[in-house]
Amino acid sequence: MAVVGLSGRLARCYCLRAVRSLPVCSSLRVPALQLHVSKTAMGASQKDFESAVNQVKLLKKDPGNEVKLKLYALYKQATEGPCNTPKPGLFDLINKAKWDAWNALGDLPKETARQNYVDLVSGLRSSSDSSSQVKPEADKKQAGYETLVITSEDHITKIMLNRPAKKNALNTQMYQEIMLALEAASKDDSTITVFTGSGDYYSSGNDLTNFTDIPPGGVEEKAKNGAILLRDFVDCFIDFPKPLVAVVNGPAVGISVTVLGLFDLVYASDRATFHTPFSHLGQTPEGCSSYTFPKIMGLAKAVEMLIFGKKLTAGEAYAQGLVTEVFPDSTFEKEVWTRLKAYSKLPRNAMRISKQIIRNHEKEKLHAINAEESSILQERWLSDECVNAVMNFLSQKAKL
Ligand SMILES: CCCCC/C=C/C(=O)SCCNC(=O)CCNC(=O)[C@H](O)C(C)(C)COP(=O)(O)OP(=O)(O)OC[C@H]1O[C@@H](n2cnc3c(N)ncnc32)[C@H](O)[C@@H]1OP(=O)(O)O
Repeated sequence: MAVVGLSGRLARCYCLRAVRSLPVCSSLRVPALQLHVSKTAMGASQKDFESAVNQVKLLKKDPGNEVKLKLYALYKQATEGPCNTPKPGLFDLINKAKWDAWNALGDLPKETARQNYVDLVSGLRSSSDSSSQVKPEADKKQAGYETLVITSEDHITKIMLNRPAKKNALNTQMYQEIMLALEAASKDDSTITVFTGSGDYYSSGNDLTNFTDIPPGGVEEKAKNGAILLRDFVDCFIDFPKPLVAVVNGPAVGISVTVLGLFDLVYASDRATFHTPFSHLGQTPEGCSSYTFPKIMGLAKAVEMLIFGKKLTAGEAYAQGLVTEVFPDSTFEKEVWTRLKAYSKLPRNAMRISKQIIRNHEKEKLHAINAEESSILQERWLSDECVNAVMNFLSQKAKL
């Protein structure tokens, strides 16, 4: 994510922004914070905490003022320790409510505050997921997603990228909704999960406007959060337990191509293309493609895609092993869905266990590769090469 300072300040994290939007009302009570001392002396890991901070943005419903104050106070205690700022003035109601919530934590250790933050978020997530869970056999579009259309029928959960006006570019919300959708699909009663795109594109990859808003923590914090989001996003594909199918209905760019190495089937229309223009963008491979692409297509072909940005036709991608089968566009949807409906009737446990046998011995390696690719990109996003490439795109000077 090239970090370009094109716009003003944003709250440091969701809980800050949410608390800032608290209504100015003197009746706002600062809750007596009943905190359990974490069972494990160590408390949640930093990664769990950072993941929880990201997950707060996934909450589908407003948790209410009291919870938002609790989140704010625990976040500050976990990151800065006991309240260390002067008490706001009497009429500065919002900042006074925040100060009181933080101050109420006293000398609570950072590790305990971190653990309590993680516990609170996980409780909020499960209540928000259960309230928005749509029964899989409902055979209907699932509610609660803005950038995706999720349907479940014939034992197939279909996740359709739904930003056709932007060529299904993945904005931050879409990354987060895809993680939610994969988590739900892993638990529903479908046997296979399918990704496809709406409109004429499968996906044009990372939304280059994602990173034009710089938080108060500056460009470094932005890059760090982006690396955490990328790592969590790709981890979801590495760990997905059911057969995962890509129905590539049109051109695919960037991360929508690289994660295909983690799919079990890739069916492509003959109008699809596969483009990973990382060097053009001053960036580097992600989605474990630095490992999976050389393994799938050989080093030379992988280098031509990942370093030199060669765009493949569907036929070339098939010849190189990235695509399982190519279909004429005129009959693509009909042929592919007929086949998938037949596959979805196969015994679900046998398919799930077979996938485990095939994939499990490389899982740890893939997680390590994902972590490495994400940390390298964290630096690349701060580079002039990356910033200039994104500025060129945003100023409509250059397209791929
Ligand atoms: C968690 C962080 C992970 C980071 C790792 C991921 C890396 C990547 O994915 S790198 C690849 C990033 N993607 C791109 O660089 C593609 C940029 N887009 C283009 O070059 C072109 O849009 C195109 C070749 C994909 C399509 O060109 P064309 O058919 O001429 O259509 P338009 O350019 O007019 O697009 C319509 C509309 O959509 C907007 N848009 C398209 N792609 C993106 C994108 N990736 N990010 C942001 N916006 C995109 C485009 O700007 C147009 O918008 P309007 O002008 O408002 O209509």
